[in-house]
Amino acid sequence: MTTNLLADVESGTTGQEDRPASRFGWLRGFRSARTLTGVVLMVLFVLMALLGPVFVRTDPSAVSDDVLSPPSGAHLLGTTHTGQDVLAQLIDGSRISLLTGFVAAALATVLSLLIGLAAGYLGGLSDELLSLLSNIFLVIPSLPLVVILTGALPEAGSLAIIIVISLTSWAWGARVLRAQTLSLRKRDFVEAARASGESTWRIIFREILPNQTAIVAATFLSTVIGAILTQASLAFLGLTDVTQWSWGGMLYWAQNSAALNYGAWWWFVPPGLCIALVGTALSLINFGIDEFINPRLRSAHIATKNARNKPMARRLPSDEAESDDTGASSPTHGDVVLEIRNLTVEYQTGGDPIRAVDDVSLQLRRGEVLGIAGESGSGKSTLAYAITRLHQPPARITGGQLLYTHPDGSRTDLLTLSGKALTAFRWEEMSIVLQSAMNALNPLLRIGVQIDDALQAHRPAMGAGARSARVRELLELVGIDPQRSAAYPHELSGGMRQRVMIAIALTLDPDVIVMDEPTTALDVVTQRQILQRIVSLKDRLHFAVIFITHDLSMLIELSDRIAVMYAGRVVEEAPAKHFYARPLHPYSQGLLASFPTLSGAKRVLTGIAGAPPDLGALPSGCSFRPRCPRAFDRCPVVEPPLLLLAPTGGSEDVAGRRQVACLLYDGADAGRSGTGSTGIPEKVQV
Ligand SMILES: Nc1ncnc2c1ncn2[C@@H]1O[C@H](COP(=O)(O)OP(=O)(O)OP(=O)(O)O)[C@@H](O)[C@H]1O
Repeated sequence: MTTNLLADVESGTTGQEDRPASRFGWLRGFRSARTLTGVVLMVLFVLMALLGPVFVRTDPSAVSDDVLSPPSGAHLLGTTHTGQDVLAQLIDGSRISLLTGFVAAALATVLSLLIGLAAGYLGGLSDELLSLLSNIFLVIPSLPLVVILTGALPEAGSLAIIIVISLTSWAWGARVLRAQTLSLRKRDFVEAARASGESTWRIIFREILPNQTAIVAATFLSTVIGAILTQASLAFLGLTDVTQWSWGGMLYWAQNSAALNYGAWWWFVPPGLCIALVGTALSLINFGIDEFINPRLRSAHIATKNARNKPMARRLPSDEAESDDTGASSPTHGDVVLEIRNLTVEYQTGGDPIRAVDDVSLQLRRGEVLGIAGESGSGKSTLAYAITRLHQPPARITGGQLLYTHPDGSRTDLLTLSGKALTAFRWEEMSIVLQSAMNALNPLLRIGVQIDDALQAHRPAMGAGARSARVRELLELVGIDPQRSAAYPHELSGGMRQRVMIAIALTLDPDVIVMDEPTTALDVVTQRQILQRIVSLKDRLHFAVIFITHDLSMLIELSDRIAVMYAGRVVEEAPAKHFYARPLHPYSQGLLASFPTLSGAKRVLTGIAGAPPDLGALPSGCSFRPRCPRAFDRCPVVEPPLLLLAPTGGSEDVAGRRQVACLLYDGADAGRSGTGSTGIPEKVQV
């Protein structure tokens, strides 16, 4: 059964989403009759080893004239050929057998953990070297190796045997833990912990390891079985000190004294049965763990049932109540806080690099929401990750600048930051809300603890009391009863989980929050609540938001300005209301006609013909041209630049400017003042 679990782990099918709901949730597997049987058996064996000598005071090595006598009142399990008491030997032998099994398994598990976690999380050369080491140990046949090693140490005591067994049995566990770590390290909650500045070892031991407790327990128990069997085999072969009683040692003496020939079954059956029963007990316990953490084996969703029985969260306070604030606006409100200048991001995947973000320039002002829309694959997430510098290879920023303006007016190019400076910048000045809250929250940590983690990482001097007060304040800010800080993510609704993510993003009062599809997984009603919450928090706390979604109608409700991306490029940028009133780019028009509005008059939904282009083989000229209903002869030839149209009403306010990358607007009027009141060249009728 452990093999089931371990094989599933290696193939990545244990279903992270179905993991036990809390760090020790897998202990609930112990409710099954099978597992309980295993636990009771194991407890009996441990009691036998610990307390047996108190009740059976006979010396296991004392000889007597009562040889080879079957079980009787005087000798409950009979005697050996020298009149020694079999029960006394069995009890005494249980100590060495169990001690060897558990200590060797503990040492092997520690080795597996260190090597598996380090290889899986650190990756690169460390992974290659550590994986090579475990593969070498895996292919060495362990029993012959143990036989050789113990043969080379004829005087070796139990400690040497334990060390030899642990050294030969860590590799399989390390391999399993490495595979699981590899999958966990890409999970959003680990990314989020990394982004919030937690150290590598803290991430390994606090975020990754607790998610593997069930696997560690399963690895440990199966190693105990293996170690007990190995010790018994070595003793049976006479490779250990046979004057020290163990179950294997009893079998050695029974075999050498021809107990089978004399029909003295009471001599060899009890130790054999004990080994088999301990193996069975540990296997039953392992099965319980396996059954609980493997969704395919789990019959009853105990955790789900419990979660359903939990009291509901209190209703959210109304957003009107929230917006009742000082209303004071920051003195720098409206100034550019982040300027993305000619940013280019490429994926280096072997052949020609794929340019997922191509020469993008955008400005974000303090206190505004800049919406970024586009179909799947248009480069929105790549842009979000690049802005927050959370992009991972094969993504690489190959050009541009990310200019952040501090409140004192000084500017920093974020692309020049690295190491601690980057970690300090992220979350302090700019945070991110990721797509799926269930993935971005560690399922095994209470939500209060997860908010506290960011505080601990960035405010090491802050006392526990102050941190706890801040956690409560943040939960209240996002409309969650602070009493729920002890809840686990699975005990909250999808909307509440996403609000927890927003609370985490707000922990350090950043100036900018990047939100990458934060409402995609939610139903429309919850989406609306989250959007209202974001707007009210923004008005209250004056942060700026880059909000990324493919849902243009949502952006129009939420954003001050909208940028539309197609094939990695910005093809239109405009104030939201102007954009809604009159989208210029044919792609924007199609996109707008693809979604129903969240409110307002119904529109006919037409969509966009065709599919987004392959970024590795873009068409010549305008990349939207093959899908464009208004393409004309210049479109395949000329790549349209992003044209700056004159601001609305001739105003010089850049917040009111419009830009579009379409040859339809490539007239002499573009970029000049004197256009119509919409800011669109008058000759253009859209
Ligand atoms: N890991 C990767 N390796 C290679 N190319 C990638 C990788 N991730 C993304 N890309 C390329 O970058 C393009 C943009 O991807 P990105 O995820 O940024 O788009 P998106 O607009 O956010 O889409 P979605 O809404 O589906 O998340 C993809 O079409 C793909 O060609």
